[in-house]
Amino acid sequence: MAEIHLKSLAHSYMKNPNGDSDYAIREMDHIWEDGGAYALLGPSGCGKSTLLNIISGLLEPSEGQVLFDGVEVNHIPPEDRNIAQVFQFPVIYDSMTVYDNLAFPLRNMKVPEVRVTSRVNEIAEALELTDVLKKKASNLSPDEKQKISMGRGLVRSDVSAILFDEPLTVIDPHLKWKLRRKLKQIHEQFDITMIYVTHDQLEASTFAEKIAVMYGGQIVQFGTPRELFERPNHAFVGYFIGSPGMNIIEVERCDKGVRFNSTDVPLEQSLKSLLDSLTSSNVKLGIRPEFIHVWEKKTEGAFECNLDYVEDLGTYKILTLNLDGEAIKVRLDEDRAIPTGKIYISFPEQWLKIYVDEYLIEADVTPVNDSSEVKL
Ligand SMILES: Nc1ncnc2c1ncn2[C@@H]1O[C@H](COP(=O)(O)OP(=O)(O)OP(=O)(O)O)[C@@H](O)[C@H]1O
Repeated sequence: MAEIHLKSLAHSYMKNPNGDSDYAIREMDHIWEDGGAYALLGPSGCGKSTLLNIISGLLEPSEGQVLFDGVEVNHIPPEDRNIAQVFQFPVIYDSMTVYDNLAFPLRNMKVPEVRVTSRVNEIAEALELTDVLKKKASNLSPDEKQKISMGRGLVRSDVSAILFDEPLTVIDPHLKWKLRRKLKQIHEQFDITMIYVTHDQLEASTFAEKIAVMYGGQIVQFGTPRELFERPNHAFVGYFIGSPGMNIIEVERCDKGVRFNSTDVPLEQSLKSLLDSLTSSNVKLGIRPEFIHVWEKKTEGAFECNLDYVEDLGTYKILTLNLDGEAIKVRLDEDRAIPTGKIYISFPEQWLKIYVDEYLIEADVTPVNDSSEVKL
Protein backbone atom coordinates (compact mmCIF):
# COMPACT_ATOMS: atom_id res chain seq x y z
CA MET A 1 0.00 0.00 0.00
CA ALA A 2 1.14 3.54 -0.55
CA GLU A 3 0.50 7.19 -0.01
CA ILE A 4 0.04 8.83 -3.40
CA HIS A 5 1.31 12.40 -3.61
CA LEU A 6 0.61 14.56 -6.65
CA LYS A 7 3.18 17.33 -6.43
CA SER A 8 2.85 20.49 -8.53
CA LEU A 9 1.17 18.21 -11.03
CA ALA A 10 -0.24 19.52 -14.32
CA HIS A 11 -1.01 17.98 -17.66
CA SER A 12 -1.61 19.33 -21.11
CA TYR A 13 -2.25 17.13 -24.15
CA MET A 14 -0.77 19.96 -26.23
CA LYS A 15 2.91 20.26 -27.09
CA ASN A 16 3.12 23.98 -26.33
CA PRO A 17 0.34 24.87 -23.90
CA ASN A 18 -0.44 28.52 -23.65
CA GLY A 19 -2.66 29.41 -20.68
CA ASP A 20 -4.97 27.53 -18.28
CA SER A 21 -7.47 26.46 -20.92
CA ASP A 22 -4.81 24.32 -22.65
CA TYR A 23 -4.45 22.15 -19.55
CA ALA A 24 -6.57 19.05 -18.82
CA ILE A 25 -5.07 19.11 -15.30
CA ARG A 26 -4.21 22.53 -13.91
CA GLU A 27 -1.39 22.70 -11.38
CA MET A 28 -2.39 20.86 -8.22
CA ASP A 29 -0.93 19.46 -5.02
CA HIS A 30 -2.83 16.59 -3.54
CA ILE A 31 -2.23 13.67 -1.21
CA TRP A 32 -4.23 10.41 -1.20
CA GLU A 33 -3.38 8.88 2.14
CA ASP A 34 -2.50 5.24 2.50
CA GLY A 35 -5.52 2.97 2.93
CA GLY A 36 -8.24 5.58 2.30
CA ALA A 37 -11.46 5.08 0.35
CA TYR A 38 -11.75 8.09 -1.92
CA ALA A 39 -13.98 9.28 -4.72
CA LEU A 40 -12.97 11.60 -7.52
CA LEU A 41 -16.19 13.32 -8.52
CA GLY A 42 -16.83 15.80 -11.29
CA PRO A 43 -18.67 16.49 -14.54
CA SER A 44 -17.71 15.10 -17.92
CA GLY A 45 -14.45 16.53 -19.24
CA CYS A 46 -13.16 17.91 -15.91
CA GLY A 47 -10.05 15.70 -16.03
CA LYS A 48 -10.93 12.66 -13.89
CA SER A 49 -9.71 9.97 -16.30
CA THR A 50 -6.61 11.99 -17.13
CA LEU A 51 -5.73 12.15 -13.43
CA LEU A 52 -6.39 8.44 -12.93
CA ASN A 53 -4.27 7.52 -15.94
CA ILE A 54 -1.43 9.65 -14.59
CA ILE A 55 -1.59 7.82 -11.26
CA SER A 56 -1.67 4.38 -12.89
CA GLY A 57 1.15 5.29 -15.30
CA LEU A 58 -0.85 5.00 -18.53
CA LEU A 59 -0.08 8.69 -19.05
CA GLU A 60 3.06 10.63 -18.14
CA PRO A 61 2.27 14.09 -16.73
CA SER A 62 3.68 16.99 -18.69
CA GLU A 63 4.58 18.81 -15.44
CA GLY A 64 5.18 17.93 -11.79
CA GLN A 65 5.64 14.67 -9.98
CA VAL A 66 3.72 11.58 -8.88
CA LEU A 67 5.23 10.16 -5.68
CA PHE A 68 4.39 6.79 -4.12
CA ASP A 69 5.53 6.83 -0.48
CA GLY A 70 7.84 9.73 -1.32
CA VAL A 71 9.45 8.05 -4.35
CA GLU A 72 8.91 9.59 -7.80
CA VAL A 73 7.26 7.16 -10.22
CA ASN A 74 6.79 9.46 -13.27
CA HIS A 75 8.89 7.22 -15.51
CA ILE A 76 7.82 3.87 -14.04
CA PRO A 77 5.53 1.93 -16.42
CA PRO A 78 2.07 0.82 -15.23
CA GLU A 79 3.03 -2.86 -14.85
CA ASP A 80 5.74 -1.93 -12.34
CA ARG A 81 3.62 0.45 -10.25
CA ASN A 82 1.53 -2.12 -8.35
CA ILE A 83 -1.61 -0.23 -9.19
CA ALA A 84 -4.72 -2.03 -10.37
CA GLN A 85 -7.22 -0.23 -12.56
CA VAL A 86 -10.84 -1.26 -13.10
CA PHE A 87 -12.43 0.34 -16.15
CA GLN A 88 -16.03 1.01 -17.23
CA PHE A 89 -16.09 -2.21 -19.21
CA PRO A 90 -14.88 -5.44 -17.61
CA VAL A 91 -11.38 -6.41 -18.75
CA ILE A 92 -11.40 -10.21 -18.53
CA TYR A 93 -10.61 -13.25 -20.64
CA ASP A 94 -13.98 -14.58 -21.82
CA SER A 95 -12.62 -17.99 -22.83
CA MET A 96 -11.11 -18.66 -19.37
CA THR A 97 -12.94 -19.84 -16.27
CA VAL A 98 -13.58 -17.36 -13.49
CA TYR A 99 -10.93 -19.16 -11.44
CA ASP A 100 -8.29 -18.83 -14.17
CA ASN A 101 -9.16 -15.16 -14.68
CA LEU A 102 -8.59 -14.46 -11.00
CA ALA A 103 -5.44 -16.59 -10.92
CA PHE A 104 -3.96 -14.94 -14.02
CA PRO A 105 -2.17 -11.97 -12.37
CA LEU A 106 -0.64 -14.27 -9.73
CA ARG A 107 0.48 -16.94 -12.21
CA ASN A 108 2.07 -14.14 -14.24
CA MET A 109 4.13 -13.29 -11.19
CA LYS A 110 5.09 -16.99 -10.80
CA VAL A 111 3.36 -17.26 -7.44
CA PRO A 112 3.33 -20.95 -6.29
CA GLU A 113 0.07 -22.69 -7.19
CA VAL A 114 -0.83 -23.44 -3.54
CA ARG A 115 -0.80 -19.73 -2.75
CA VAL A 116 -2.70 -18.97 -5.95
CA THR A 117 -5.47 -21.33 -4.83
CA SER A 118 -5.81 -19.89 -1.35
CA ARG A 119 -5.76 -16.27 -2.56
CA VAL A 120 -8.22 -16.88 -5.41
CA ASN A 121 -10.60 -18.62 -3.01
CA GLU A 122 -10.32 -15.77 -0.50
CA ILE A 123 -11.06 -13.11 -3.12
CA ALA A 124 -13.86 -15.16 -4.71
CA GLU A 125 -15.51 -15.49 -1.33
CA ALA A 126 -15.24 -11.76 -0.62
CA LEU A 127 -16.81 -10.97 -4.00
CA GLU A 128 -19.41 -13.77 -3.81
CA LEU A 129 -17.97 -15.51 -6.87
CA THR A 130 -17.28 -18.89 -5.24
CA ASP A 131 -20.25 -20.61 -6.88
CA VAL A 132 -19.20 -19.58 -10.39
CA LEU A 133 -15.45 -20.22 -10.14
CA LYS A 134 -15.61 -23.13 -12.58
CA LYS A 135 -17.81 -21.35 -15.13
CA LYS A 136 -16.49 -19.75 -18.30
CA ALA A 137 -16.40 -15.97 -17.85
CA SER A 138 -18.31 -15.55 -21.13
CA ASN A 139 -21.41 -17.11 -19.53
CA LEU A 140 -21.68 -14.55 -16.76
CA SER A 141 -23.78 -11.42 -16.35
CA PRO A 142 -22.19 -7.93 -16.70
CA ASP A 143 -22.10 -7.39 -12.93
CA GLU A 144 -20.41 -10.75 -12.35
CA LYS A 145 -17.89 -9.90 -15.08
CA GLN A 146 -17.17 -6.57 -13.42
CA LYS A 147 -16.67 -8.38 -10.11
CA ILE A 148 -14.03 -10.55 -11.84
CA SER A 149 -12.31 -7.35 -13.04
CA MET A 150 -12.28 -6.09 -9.47
CA GLY A 151 -11.08 -9.48 -8.23
CA ARG A 152 -8.17 -9.40 -10.67
CA GLY A 153 -7.12 -6.12 -9.09
CA LEU A 154 -7.54 -7.34 -5.55
CA VAL A 155 -5.90 -10.72 -5.91
CA ARG A 156 -2.33 -9.40 -5.87
CA SER A 157 -1.29 -8.76 -2.29
CA ASP A 158 1.40 -6.28 -3.47
CA VAL A 159 -1.18 -3.87 -4.94
CA SER A 160 -0.66 -0.31 -3.64
CA ALA A 161 -3.97 1.09 -4.78
CA ILE A 162 -6.99 0.21 -6.88
CA LEU A 163 -8.35 2.84 -9.24
CA PHE A 164 -11.93 2.50 -10.41
CA ASP A 165 -12.94 4.46 -13.50
CA GLU A 166 -16.77 4.61 -13.46
CA PRO A 167 -16.87 0.83 -12.81
CA LEU A 168 -20.65 0.57 -12.52
CA THR A 169 -21.57 2.19 -15.86
CA VAL A 170 -22.62 -1.12 -17.46
CA ILE A 171 -24.33 -2.49 -14.35
CA ASP A 172 -28.12 -2.62 -13.94
CA PRO A 173 -29.35 0.16 -11.62
CA HIS A 174 -30.72 -2.29 -9.02
CA LEU A 175 -27.35 -4.09 -8.79
CA LYS A 176 -25.30 -0.90 -8.59
CA TRP A 177 -26.19 -0.33 -4.97
CA LYS A 178 -25.25 -3.93 -4.08
CA LEU A 179 -21.87 -3.68 -5.80
CA ARG A 180 -21.10 -0.36 -4.15
CA ARG A 181 -21.77 -1.90 -0.73
CA LYS A 182 -19.55 -4.82 -1.71
CA LEU A 183 -16.72 -2.47 -2.66
CA LYS A 184 -17.02 -0.71 0.65
CA GLN A 185 -16.85 -4.04 2.51
CA ILE A 186 -13.84 -5.06 0.44
CA HIS A 187 -12.13 -1.82 1.35
CA GLU A 188 -12.70 -2.48 5.05
CA GLN A 189 -11.52 -6.08 4.71
CA PHE A 190 -8.36 -5.50 2.66
CA ASP A 191 -7.45 -1.95 3.72
CA ILE A 192 -6.24 -0.93 0.24
CA THR A 193 -6.16 2.68 -1.01
CA MET A 194 -9.09 2.96 -3.39
CA ILE A 195 -9.88 5.87 -5.70
CA TYR A 196 -13.27 5.68 -7.34
CA VAL A 197 -14.00 7.96 -10.28
CA THR A 198 -17.59 8.92 -10.90
CA HIS A 199 -19.79 11.79 -11.98
CA ASP A 200 -22.55 10.57 -9.66
CA GLN A 201 -22.61 12.18 -6.20
CA LEU A 202 -24.64 9.32 -4.70
CA GLU A 203 -22.08 6.76 -5.83
CA ALA A 204 -19.29 8.93 -4.47
CA SER A 205 -20.88 9.48 -1.08
CA THR A 206 -21.92 5.86 -0.48
CA PHE A 207 -18.45 4.58 -1.30
CA ALA A 208 -15.98 7.18 -0.10
CA GLU A 209 -14.82 8.51 3.24
CA LYS A 210 -13.59 11.61 1.44
CA ILE A 211 -14.51 13.03 -1.94
CA ALA A 212 -12.28 15.12 -4.22
CA VAL A 213 -14.51 17.32 -6.37
CA MET A 214 -12.89 18.18 -9.70
CA TYR A 215 -13.85 21.10 -11.85
CA GLY A 216 -11.98 22.55 -14.82
CA GLY A 217 -8.87 20.41 -14.28
CA GLN A 218 -8.55 21.18 -10.58
CA ILE A 219 -9.57 19.59 -7.29
CA VAL A 220 -11.69 22.42 -5.92
CA GLN A 221 -12.56 20.68 -2.64
CA PHE A 222 -11.47 17.54 -0.81
CA GLY A 223 -13.73 16.65 2.08
CA THR A 224 -16.27 14.34 3.66
CA PRO A 225 -19.75 14.24 2.10
CA ARG A 226 -21.00 16.35 5.01
CA GLU A 227 -18.29 18.99 4.54
CA LEU A 228 -19.13 19.24 0.84
CA PHE A 229 -22.79 19.62 1.68
CA GLU A 230 -22.58 21.99 4.63
CA ARG A 231 -19.60 24.05 3.63
CA PRO A 232 -18.96 23.97 -0.11
CA ASN A 233 -15.62 25.68 -0.59
CA HIS A 234 -16.34 26.60 -4.17
CA ALA A 235 -19.57 27.73 -5.83
CA PHE A 236 -19.34 24.77 -8.23
CA VAL A 237 -19.32 22.30 -5.30
CA GLY A 238 -22.44 23.98 -3.95
CA TYR A 239 -24.17 23.68 -7.29
CA PHE A 240 -22.95 20.14 -8.11
CA ILE A 241 -23.56 18.47 -4.71
CA GLY A 242 -27.10 18.11 -3.41
CA SER A 243 -30.41 17.56 -5.12
CA PRO A 244 -31.23 20.11 -6.15
CA GLY A 245 -27.91 21.93 -5.81
CA MET A 246 -27.31 25.15 -3.92
CA ASN A 247 -29.10 28.33 -5.00
CA ILE A 248 -26.33 30.59 -6.29
CA ILE A 249 -27.19 34.24 -6.97
CA GLU A 250 -24.92 36.92 -8.39
CA VAL A 251 -24.90 39.86 -6.00
CA GLU A 252 -23.23 43.21 -5.38
CA ARG A 253 -22.20 44.87 -2.14
CA CYS A 254 -24.66 47.20 -0.36
CA ASP A 255 -24.77 48.97 3.02
CA LYS A 256 -26.31 46.05 4.89
CA GLY A 257 -24.58 43.22 3.08
CA VAL A 258 -25.32 42.15 -0.47
CA ARG A 259 -27.97 43.02 -3.02
CA PHE A 260 -29.52 41.49 -6.12
CA ASN A 261 -32.04 43.49 -8.17
CA SER A 262 -33.78 45.53 -5.45
CA THR A 263 -33.45 42.95 -2.68
CA ASP A 264 -30.96 43.57 0.12
CA VAL A 265 -29.70 40.54 2.05
CA PRO A 266 -28.08 41.55 5.34
CA LEU A 267 -24.83 39.90 6.34
CA GLU A 268 -23.38 39.38 9.77
CA GLN A 269 -20.94 42.25 10.52
CA SER A 270 -17.66 40.29 10.45
CA LEU A 271 -18.58 38.64 7.14
CA LYS A 272 -19.57 41.99 5.69
CA SER A 273 -16.25 43.52 6.81
CA LEU A 274 -14.36 40.63 5.23
CA LEU A 275 -16.29 41.05 1.98
CA ASP A 276 -15.68 44.80 1.98
CA SER A 277 -11.94 44.23 2.40
CA LEU A 278 -11.86 42.35 -0.93
CA THR A 279 -11.98 44.13 -4.26
CA SER A 280 -13.36 41.57 -6.71
CA SER A 281 -16.78 42.27 -8.17
CA ASN A 282 -17.40 38.54 -8.75
CA VAL A 283 -19.54 38.00 -5.64
CA LYS A 284 -22.17 35.28 -5.23
CA LEU A 285 -24.59 34.35 -2.51
CA GLY A 286 -25.25 30.65 -1.89
CA ILE A 287 -27.99 29.00 0.13
CA ARG A 288 -29.00 25.34 0.08
CA PRO A 289 -32.70 24.60 -0.71
CA GLU A 290 -32.88 22.52 2.52
CA PHE A 291 -31.78 25.42 4.74
CA ILE A 292 -34.24 28.07 3.59
CA HIS A 293 -36.99 28.80 6.12
CA VAL A 294 -40.50 28.96 4.70
CA TRP A 295 -43.13 31.09 6.42
CA GLU A 296 -46.81 31.31 5.68
CA LYS A 297 -47.17 34.83 7.06
CA LYS A 298 -45.20 38.01 6.65
CA THR A 299 -42.31 37.67 9.10
CA GLU A 300 -39.55 40.09 10.04
CA GLY A 301 -36.47 39.48 7.91
CA ALA A 302 -38.34 37.22 5.47
CA PHE A 303 -38.66 37.96 1.75
CA GLU A 304 -41.95 37.78 -0.12
CA CYS A 305 -41.98 35.37 -3.09
CA ASN A 306 -44.32 33.92 -5.66
CA LEU A 307 -44.63 30.18 -6.07
CA ASP A 308 -43.82 29.19 -9.66
CA TYR A 309 -44.16 25.42 -9.43
CA VAL A 310 -43.89 22.36 -7.17
CA GLU A 311 -42.21 19.03 -7.88
CA ASP A 312 -43.44 16.25 -5.61
CA LEU A 313 -40.68 13.68 -5.23
CA GLY A 314 -42.37 11.47 -2.65
CA THR A 315 -40.29 11.95 0.49
CA TYR A 316 -39.82 15.64 -0.24
CA LYS A 317 -41.06 18.45 -2.45
CA ILE A 318 -39.09 21.03 -4.37
CA LEU A 319 -40.68 24.44 -4.65
CA THR A 320 -39.47 26.87 -7.28
CA LEU A 321 -40.07 30.40 -6.07
CA ASN A 322 -39.62 33.72 -7.74
CA LEU A 323 -37.82 36.13 -5.45
CA ASP A 324 -37.41 39.52 -7.10
CA GLY A 325 -36.79 37.92 -10.49
CA GLU A 326 -34.49 35.14 -9.21
CA ALA A 327 -35.59 31.48 -9.29
CA ILE A 328 -35.03 30.04 -5.82
CA LYS A 329 -35.38 26.32 -5.05
CA VAL A 330 -36.64 25.28 -1.64
CA ARG A 331 -36.76 21.70 -0.39
CA LEU A 332 -39.65 20.82 1.91
CA ASP A 333 -40.21 17.55 3.79
CA GLU A 334 -43.25 15.55 2.63
CA ASP A 335 -45.22 16.34 5.79
CA ARG A 336 -44.92 20.12 5.30
CA ALA A 337 -47.97 21.66 3.65
CA ILE A 338 -47.30 24.01 0.76
CA PRO A 339 -48.35 27.52 1.74
CA THR A 340 -51.08 28.99 -0.41
CA GLY A 341 -50.99 32.59 -1.59
CA LYS A 342 -47.81 34.55 -0.92
CA ILE A 343 -44.80 32.70 0.45
CA TYR A 344 -42.17 34.24 2.72
CA ILE A 345 -38.66 32.87 3.01
CA SER A 346 -35.65 33.69 5.13
CA PHE A 347 -32.00 32.66 4.96
CA PRO A 348 -30.60 31.53 8.33
CA GLU A 349 -27.29 33.30 8.90
CA GLN A 350 -25.19 30.19 9.45
CA TRP A 351 -26.27 28.70 6.10
CA LEU A 352 -25.81 31.83 4.02
CA LYS A 353 -22.56 31.48 2.07
CA ILE A 354 -20.65 34.16 0.23
CA TYR A 355 -18.36 33.33 -2.69
CA VAL A 356 -15.78 35.74 -4.05
CA ASP A 357 -14.15 34.72 -7.33
CA GLU A 358 -16.03 31.42 -6.86
CA TYR A 359 -14.34 30.58 -3.52
CA LEU A 360 -16.07 30.64 -0.12
CA ILE A 361 -15.15 33.44 2.25
CA GLU A 362 -15.83 32.96 5.96
CA ALA A 363 -15.29 35.26 8.90
CA ASP A 364 -15.80 32.65 11.65
CA VAL A 365 -14.88 29.09 10.93
CA THR A 366 -16.74 26.50 13.00
CA PRO A 367 -15.93 22.82 12.39
CA VAL A 368 -18.47 20.72 10.52
CA ASN A 369 -19.98 18.02 12.75
CA ASP A 370 -19.31 14.84 10.83
CA SER A 371 -20.82 12.33 13.22
CA SER A 372 -24.08 11.73 11.38
CA GLU A 373 -24.78 10.68 7.79
CA VAL A 374 -25.71 13.28 5.23
CA LYS A 375 -28.56 12.76 2.77
CA LEU A 376 -27.71 14.04 -0.68
N1 LIG B 1 -6.06 11.84 -25.56
C1 LIG B 1 -6.47 13.09 -25.46
N2 LIG B 1 -5.99 14.04 -26.30
C2 LIG B 1 -6.38 15.33 -26.20
N3 LIG B 1 -7.26 15.79 -25.28
C3 LIG B 1 -7.76 14.89 -24.41
C4 LIG B 1 -7.41 13.50 -24.47
N4 LIG B 1 -8.07 12.86 -23.48
C5 LIG B 1 -8.81 13.80 -22.85
N5 LIG B 1 -8.62 15.01 -23.41
C6 LIG B 1 -9.25 16.29 -22.98
O1 LIG B 1 -8.86 16.52 -21.63
C7 LIG B 1 -9.95 17.04 -20.85
C8 LIG B 1 -10.21 16.11 -19.67
O2 LIG B 1 -10.69 14.85 -20.17
P1 LIG B 1 -10.94 13.59 -19.25
O3 LIG B 1 -11.31 12.43 -20.13
O4 LIG B 1 -9.79 13.40 -18.34
O5 LIG B 1 -12.21 14.07 -18.41
P2 LIG B 1 -13.23 13.20 -17.55
O6 LIG B 1 -13.57 14.03 -16.37
O7 LIG B 1 -12.68 11.84 -17.29
O8 LIG B 1 -14.48 13.11 -18.52
P3 LIG B 1 -15.51 11.90 -18.72
O9 LIG B 1 -16.27 11.76 -17.44
O10 LIG B 1 -16.38 12.38 -19.87
O11 LIG B 1 -14.69 10.69 -19.07
C9 LIG B 1 -11.12 17.16 -21.81
O12 LIG B 1 -11.17 18.49 -22.27
C10 LIG B 1 -10.78 16.21 -22.93
O13 LIG B 1 -11.34 16.63 -24.15
